[in-house]
Amino acid sequence: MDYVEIFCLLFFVTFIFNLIKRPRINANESPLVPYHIPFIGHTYSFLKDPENCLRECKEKYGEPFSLYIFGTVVTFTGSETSTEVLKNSAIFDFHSAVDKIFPISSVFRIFNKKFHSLEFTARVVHEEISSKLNLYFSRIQKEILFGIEKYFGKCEEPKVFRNTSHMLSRIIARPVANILLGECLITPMLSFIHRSFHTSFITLLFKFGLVSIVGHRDTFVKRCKPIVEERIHQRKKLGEKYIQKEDLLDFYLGDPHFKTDVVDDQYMDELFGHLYWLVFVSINATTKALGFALFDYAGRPELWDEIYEEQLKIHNESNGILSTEDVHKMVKLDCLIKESLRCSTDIAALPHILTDNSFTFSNGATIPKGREVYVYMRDSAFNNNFFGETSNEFQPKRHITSYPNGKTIHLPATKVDKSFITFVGGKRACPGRFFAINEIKIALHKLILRYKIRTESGKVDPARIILTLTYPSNSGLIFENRN
Ligand code: HEM
Repeated sequence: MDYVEIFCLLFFVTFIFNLIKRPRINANESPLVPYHIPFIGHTYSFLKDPENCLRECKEKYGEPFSLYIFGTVVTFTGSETSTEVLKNSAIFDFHSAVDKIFPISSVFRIFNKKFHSLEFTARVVHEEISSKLNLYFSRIQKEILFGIEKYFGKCEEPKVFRNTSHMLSRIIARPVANILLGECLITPMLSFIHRSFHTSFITLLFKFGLVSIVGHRDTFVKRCKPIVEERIHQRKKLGEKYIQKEDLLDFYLGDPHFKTDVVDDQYMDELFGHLYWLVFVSINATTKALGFALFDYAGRPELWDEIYEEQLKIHNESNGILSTEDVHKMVKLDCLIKESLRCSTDIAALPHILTDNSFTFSNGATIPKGREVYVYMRDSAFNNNFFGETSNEFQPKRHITSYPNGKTIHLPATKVDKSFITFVGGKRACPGRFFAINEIKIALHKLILRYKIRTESGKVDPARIILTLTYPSNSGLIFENRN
């Protein structure tokens, strides 16, 4: 065969393959944005600059719109249609979509062979952590102060800290470890919270593999098994007179799904799987939010005085020991955190797969069964309909509305609505958001009281963007003692 024949054959095969692979879009379906290169579709332009790619598509084709990425049609919802996906969790499956990118649930099923229920976990977080914050408050503060001392310490001279995410994740992890396992087991708990936990579970798995998680399981079993055995023994001995300890481990030991007389390896695996999943969902996102808020504060001198004065006032009124009411009074700090969450929103996230035969959006666009749907989150976060002409500006005060009669209404960071979907909303709203926001507020309150904090660059350092996800900058923050 000469070159011409080979070329013709290749051309023919490519043509047939393209015909077979060409995505078919039904009438009424959300528009598939036209593309020029077969197979590749929008993959290159999306990966090169996802923010502009999605913005231009939304402007030109409205919402929802679909792109052909990695050989699959993916639909993106914008500010108007995202809530329709988030509200319909019965037919838009989040977990199987996440599992398709990386099989996180399968990893946990290795440990949780007997009982694996995300609804149960969400209920535990809601009822045993977020609703009992009062119970844990002094321990949360103590651990945060310990972490600040350990990682930032005395800064008599200005000290530069780079790559702060690792330090922040350790500070955030201490209260979590305390609540999950109680004060005496913090050290073993922290030893299985890897130093890279703040990146993401996916990175963690890629970097260290399942072997590393099995190693953490072994540490957990070695250190916690004697305590679990002793507590179960005490429960049996004292019966109704047993006083439940104030940590999640004791809650699990008393829960009907976990009640046992035999503490074997399988039982410890079950406990490990559940607690490790909680560690994962709580530390990663909270560290990221604290990191962003710190950079947003440190890069904006115009915010410093007002926010510091609020912290000092609350500190003096509470004699340094904060209650939930004191944290509730930190309105300016709350606005800073909420604005920071808004402005650091991922470009697109929260993948879902449609499990019903088809879905029709309120504007008439339909999508078929099996379609992957991503929420174009920035379309809500920077939308003029929600935030006016200044939607691109960082303005913490936008979360307070003042009325002519002098009344003010503050929409706190824990309040979810159509314009603020960081914690999703409705039935799916993150059950840990009250804990997360309180933890971030306490950490920032203590840091701002103790140090003058500024960015090394003297500017607001831009976020790092990996695909469509945002992460706080790795650049330097300068800490200096106030007195
Ligand atoms: C700033 C910090 C946090 C952010 C931005 C965040 C965000 C989210 C989001 C977006 C979801 C919904 C996922 C879905 O679509 O179903 C979610 C679910 C959840 N979050 Fe959070 N979260 C944070 C902190 C926490 C903390 C501290 C805890 C635990 C103490 C927690 C526990 C959970 C749980 C149990 C779920 C349900 C998990 C599931 O069903 O897959 N979150 N969170």
